[in-house]
Amino acid sequence: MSTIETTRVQVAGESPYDVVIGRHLLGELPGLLGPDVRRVLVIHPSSLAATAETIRADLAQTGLEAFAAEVPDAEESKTAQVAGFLWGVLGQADFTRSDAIVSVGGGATTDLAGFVAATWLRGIRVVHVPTTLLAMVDAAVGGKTGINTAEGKNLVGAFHPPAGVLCDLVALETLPRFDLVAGLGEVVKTGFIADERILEIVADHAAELRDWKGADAADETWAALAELVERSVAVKARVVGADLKEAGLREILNYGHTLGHAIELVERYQWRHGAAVSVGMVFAAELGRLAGKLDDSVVDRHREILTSLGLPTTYRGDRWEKLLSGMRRDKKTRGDLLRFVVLDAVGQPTRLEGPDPTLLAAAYAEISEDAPTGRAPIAL
Ligand SMILES: NC(=O)c1ccc[n+]([C@@H]2O[C@H](COP(=O)([O-])OP(=O)(O)OC[C@H]3O[C@@H](n4cnc5c(N)ncnc54)[C@H](O)[C@@H]3O)[C@@H](O)[C@H]2O)c1
Ligand SMILES: O=C(O)C(=O)C[C@@H](O)[C@H](O)[C@H](O)COP(=O)(O)O
Ligand SMILES: [Zn+2]
Repeated sequence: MSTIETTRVQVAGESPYDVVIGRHLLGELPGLLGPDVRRVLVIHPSSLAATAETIRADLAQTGLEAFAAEVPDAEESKTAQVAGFLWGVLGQADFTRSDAIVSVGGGATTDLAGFVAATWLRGIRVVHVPTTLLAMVDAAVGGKTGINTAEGKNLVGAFHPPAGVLCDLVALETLPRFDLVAGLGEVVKTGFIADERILEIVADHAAELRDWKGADAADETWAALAELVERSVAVKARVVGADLKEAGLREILNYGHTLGHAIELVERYQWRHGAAVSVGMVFAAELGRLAGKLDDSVVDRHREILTSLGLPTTYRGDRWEKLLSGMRRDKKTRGDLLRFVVLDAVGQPTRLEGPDPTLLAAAYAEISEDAPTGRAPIAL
């Protein structure tokens, strides 16, 4: 594998922090935890048990009291019950405000661990070690943490920026194709809202990325992936550095999520987040087009690029009422006013507030599997 240089992206804010991107970065972890930490809890799902144990043992070697806690896989872990279990672990081990949490896993793990760090003693340090593409380019950066409730996605949470993020690309060697592709959904989102070059790189490498071979991927594919991570992190860092608490600008990162989160809820979290966001982006693009903002060609570009990756762009046509009720609980909603991030053009996100119900229904018809356009569903 050709050399991939280590790069650092700084995220501005009250306590600025670095997102380090490269290979074999775990040696940087003690430095990010800081000198005051005595105890550390490594939170991980079972799929990352071996990596988490290596990290825990390395930290113990440096003199820290290092614990590990295994949590359920994927969205199963983002519950009040699992958060309660982790609060119990921290309490039993006497974690104080100078101790820390390390998350090792995908976005579900970083969201959960970040939330537990935000709430334990009203906030302790957390360092994220994201191991999926999605968590590297999005979830681990920016301090949005949270868990789900029966009513919807991420309905309980806090803004709690990490002390650092280590994007060790080595982790992607074992990532299943399915999850690599789901992560590309957020990469493409970042391209449409803020960096057209991302879309070009994805289009140039779509076949190899879709057919992800992990450790056996070609050098050029790894290089493309590294650049996609760097570019996506740079966009996210710029946005959250300017608007941590989503007073305005940060909403652009929610492109495709209003419908996407509703799909995840309706599907009881059996869809990967990135796949649901993929359909949500096509819906938002159609909404923008029907509202007279976005050219047909950009809507077509959504379908082309997402389809080329094997991501879904359609959804079953008989779930509108349920989806609508999920969308009413979206965090961008104000009172009864539904609000969507839409595009005027690539790189020019804007808002569509309180669209007419017929416009929403028309956009849904365009992404429905029984849509008159007859586009076939693409299962991920
Ligand atoms: N906080 C934010 O800003 C933000 C941003 C985007 C997404 N999210 C959240 O992130 C979550 C989705 O994250 P995700 O797509 O990473 O899913 P995930 O965390 O569920 O991980 C996907 C799967 O990959 C496995 N896995 C993780 N790393 C692996 C590796 N290196 N090798 C093999 N298997 C591995 C996990 O065990 C899991 O089965 C959602 O809950 C979403 O809401 C949060
Ligand atoms: O960082 C953000 O802000 C985002 O919106 C990024 C999204 O990709 C992410 O899925 C986020 O968790 C969604 O946030 P929510 O506030 O809609 O729950
Ligand atoms: Zn997302």
